[in-house]
Amino acid sequence: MEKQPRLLASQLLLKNSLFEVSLNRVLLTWKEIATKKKRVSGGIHHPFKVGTSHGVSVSEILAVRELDVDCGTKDDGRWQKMPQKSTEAYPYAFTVSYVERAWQHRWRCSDVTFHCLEGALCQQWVQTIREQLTALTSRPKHLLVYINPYGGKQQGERIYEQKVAPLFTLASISTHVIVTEHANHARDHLRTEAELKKYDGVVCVGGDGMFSEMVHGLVSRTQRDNGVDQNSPEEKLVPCTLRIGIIPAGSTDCICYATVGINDPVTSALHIIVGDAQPMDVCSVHHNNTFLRYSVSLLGYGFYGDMLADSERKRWMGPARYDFSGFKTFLTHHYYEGTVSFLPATDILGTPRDKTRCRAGCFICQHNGQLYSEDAPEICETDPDVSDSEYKGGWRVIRGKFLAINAASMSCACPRSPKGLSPAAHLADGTTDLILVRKCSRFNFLRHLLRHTSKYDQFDMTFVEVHRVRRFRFTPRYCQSDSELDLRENGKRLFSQICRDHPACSCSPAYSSWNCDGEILPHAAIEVGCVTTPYNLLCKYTVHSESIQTPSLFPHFFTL
Ligand SMILES: Nc1ncnc2c1ncn2[C@@H]1O[C@H](COP(=O)(O)OP(=O)(O)OP(=O)(O)O)[C@@H](O)[C@H]1O
Ligand SMILES: CCCCCCCCCCCCC/C=C/[C@@H](O)[C@H](CO)NC(C)=O
Ligand SMILES: [Ca+2]
Repeated sequence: MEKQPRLLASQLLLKNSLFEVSLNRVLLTWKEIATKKKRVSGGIHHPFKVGTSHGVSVSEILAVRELDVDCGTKDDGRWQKMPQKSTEAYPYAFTVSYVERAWQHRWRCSDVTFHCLEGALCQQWVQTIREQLTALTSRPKHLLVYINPYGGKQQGERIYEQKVAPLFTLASISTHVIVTEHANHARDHLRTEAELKKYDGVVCVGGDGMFSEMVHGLVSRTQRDNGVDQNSPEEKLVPCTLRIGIIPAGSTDCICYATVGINDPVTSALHIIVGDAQPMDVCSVHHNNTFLRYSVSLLGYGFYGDMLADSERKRWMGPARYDFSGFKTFLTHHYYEGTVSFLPATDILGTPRDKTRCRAGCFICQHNGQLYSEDAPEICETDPDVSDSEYKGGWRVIRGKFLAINAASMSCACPRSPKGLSPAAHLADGTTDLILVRKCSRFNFLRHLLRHTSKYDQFDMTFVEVHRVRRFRFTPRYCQSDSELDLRENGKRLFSQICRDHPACSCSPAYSSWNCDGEILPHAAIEVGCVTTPYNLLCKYTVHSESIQTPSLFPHFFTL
């Protein structure tokens, strides 16, 4: 790495030991040069000892503040007592708060306090570090925060007040906080009212549903402002300049978990403060040239659609509703007939069976994302109602009976499935992994589901196939005309009709519902296009590092 010129270097006291403290544009380091001689009984002096060296990347310093040595400083509501010896010999001090990497992708805020002989030197350190922080232009200064008080275990407000707000205050971030009063409050506020120019980012405190509200509010507003017709499946989305941060307080927290590596509010707050960014894929879902929704994590028909439909009626159970409804749905073992047609992503690096995982600065995302923006594939019209599996104009068409059709635009890792539905899926490669689980025995389906939680490959089963695709369509076998498509009504009607037509059938209804990032879609026949957009999350998936901090191996930013 290029050697950076030193901005400051001094001998300062830290916990009664003398340290060589040095600052350049990239790193703040401190190395013990000697422990203070300590008198022990018998008058023997300990020898001088050279200690270990510590370092923190300037980009991960959260704040610096001078200490009032006489009375300490008020830090996070706690008063810190100055050590007696330091107060006498080194009467001036400053504290640096920085990101410390803890276990399993968790980040924590740590403090280190240096004591100086002179007040001027102390001020010089504080001022120089502050100047370095001010130069970090990617950090947000003003944030618009939406809290869903009813997501997950209904702890959103408490999580924000107790764990997040103090960190934003420490990092001098000003916030405008809105506690939502009803579903779609945040989406509609963002789409129509919010004065977005005043903010560097928007933050949601909640689960995947809240994140989806933010995406819909921001993306829709950006398309409207730029004259993009959302109803046209072929239109490219115009990127939005604001980033979205998530403080996890939901039931699944899949988007947070799959991007940050953990669903921990403090970790997410720290990623937001340091200005981390991660582009992500956004799929647009249409029905008959009418825009339905965007999806960034899971589009699931069959098992995950049925599970969600059942769980919505059990919201009072909190996150446990998914386990209850998941088990119930597993027992019903419904399969659905239909035709899936998809445009395989043939020109890309990587496959859904790779052992590598998408991380911040992912090479495959950079490579494939660039391919996508330079050379968008042709959309070929085909008649999907053809044989069981064939290619037509670049599209592949598969007709069958499916227990589940899942499109994972990211791994969909979450605490219930730590490796996710498609562990090798990429966050920002312009593709989605289409997983087809054909009709099989209950036992085999259970084996498949359980593999989401173990090290075994959930795709290595004869009834499961996975394709990395740019676009796909699904048409249920018993497709009705649009005007008739009131799913619930028709579902009931068709259910009885199919049972009459096929007396020996296992009573599977004709339609499932699509689970679109945790929301139910009103149509079963859909068309999906995956685009990579720089809709940045204020977070990134980092690799666990050593306890002694070194500059990150990964760039903090990458744009498409
Ligand atoms: N004030 C509110 N009252 C009722 N519903 C709300 C309110 N604010 C937001 N919502 C809705 O609550 C739904 C669930 O929110 P959220 O995603 O935060 O939690 P969750 O469903 O428990 O978690 P997950 O999506 O991670 O499973 C969302 O669809 C959102 O639109
Ligand atoms: C035999 C018992 C099976 C239990 C199944 C438990 C549920 C596992 C959940 C994994 C879901 C991962 C995909 C995430 C989807 C999110 O978009 C969505 C909204 O938060 N969550 C769900 C549960 O649909
Ligand atoms: Ca993807």
